Amino acid sequence: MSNKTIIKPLNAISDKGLNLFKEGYTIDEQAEQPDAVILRSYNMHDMTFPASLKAIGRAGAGVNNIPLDVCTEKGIPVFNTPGANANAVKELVITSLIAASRQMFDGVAWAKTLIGQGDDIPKLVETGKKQFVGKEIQGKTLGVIGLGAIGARVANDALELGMDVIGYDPFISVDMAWKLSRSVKRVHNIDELFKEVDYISIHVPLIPETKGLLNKEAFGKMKDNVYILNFSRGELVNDDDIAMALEDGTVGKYITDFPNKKTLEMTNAISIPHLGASSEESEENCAMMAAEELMEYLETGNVRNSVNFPDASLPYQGHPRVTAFHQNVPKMVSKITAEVSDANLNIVDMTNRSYKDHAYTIIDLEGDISETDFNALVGRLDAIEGMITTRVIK
Ligand SMILES: NC(=O)c1ccc[n+]([C@@H]2O[C@H](COP(=O)([O-])OP(=O)(O)OC[C@H]3O[C@@H](n4cnc5c(N)ncnc54)[C@H](O)[C@@H]3O)[C@@H](O)[C@H]2O)c1
Ligand SMILES: O=C(O)CC[C@@H](O)C(=O)O
Repeated sequence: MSNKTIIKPLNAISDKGLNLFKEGYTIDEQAEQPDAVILRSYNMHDMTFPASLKAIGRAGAGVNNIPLDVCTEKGIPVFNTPGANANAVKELVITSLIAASRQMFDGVAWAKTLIGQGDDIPKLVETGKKQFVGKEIQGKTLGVIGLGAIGARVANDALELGMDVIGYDPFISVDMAWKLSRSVKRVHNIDELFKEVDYISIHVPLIPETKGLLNKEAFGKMKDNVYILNFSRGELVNDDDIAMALEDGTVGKYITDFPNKKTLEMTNAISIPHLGASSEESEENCAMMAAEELMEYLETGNVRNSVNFPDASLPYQGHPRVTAFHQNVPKMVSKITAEVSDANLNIVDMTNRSYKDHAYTIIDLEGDISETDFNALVGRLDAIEGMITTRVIK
């Protein structure tokens, strides 16, 4: 039997990423017992996790397609690729903002209806174009909800295009706060944004707290004829409420990257088939970043850009290594080191990092350790109350 590490792609993943898995790896779309999976929007919620699964690499930002609680319970880290597709999404948001504002989507669709009108077409265009008079975005106000990798870029570029920008993000990271232009007016109450803006672009993750964030109550606080852009997730917007708001003119246009049976039938909704991250550059960036994160974890146990494990790394210098994912409760580190010491093993280096209710410990050990001694140590560590998974890397 092959000892290769099996990577199973669950979606089409750019070759630039898959080709990074070289010696020691096999890419197998049909694998039943993969060591790791790499995916884009594949829905893992209904999937039975194979016992072999050690890590999940999401080539993208949103992780609502992955059951994070199950992964954490099983000690499986989920990696994503922060910022790797942000430019692609930002470009499509800015494109759509201008195109929708200038009635381009409707105008282009109407022009197609002139097929068959022969030489009359130029004249029909000149008389018909008055239906599609739009508005320039310069001098208008854009509200950006969520100032992360995408939202901050959208906000900064909208300023460059002559817009006023109001941003709302109660959890903005220090890094993003530095990157955000000082000309973006930040508000601490989302209602202040709702009442001031002509356009809203939403860039938050889909989590229970944000589901249906844009609903009837929110639309009631907005200016009439506001344009809403949703390149984040369909469920952030209540479909029935926005259908009514589009009917009564509170919302002028709804531009969504997440069409469904309701949005496709809404008047004044523009449905884009989830193209936000679909650029060659973004697909390559995401696939490469996810592949690198997976390889680093599988080969060294180091954790970078996980959404359910703490970031943790020790330079890998070839020492036998043990990693442990466990509950973040008092005395865990002392219990782990006591077991190592009782097994007559010597620690060369170690780190312990926590994230919410869980923690991750990496221990480098001295000398050559026999299979039997390693198995004995792992047995001891697994027996500690609160231990979830242990791995040996040598
Ligand atoms: N259309 C696409 O193809 C596409 C591509 C990439 C990402 N996305 C979606 O866009 C989302 C954002 O991506 P990103 O790369 O900017 O992520 P990010 O993590 O860099 O930014 C998300 C921001 O939302 C903020 N936030 C969280 N809860 C909030 C709340 N209740 N109110 C206001 N702000 C809140 C966070 O503080 C963070 O700054 C992803 O979660 C994903 O769902 C879609
Ligand atoms: O992989 C994709 O095509 C879309 C990814 C995007 O929705 C994301 O959340 O990063």
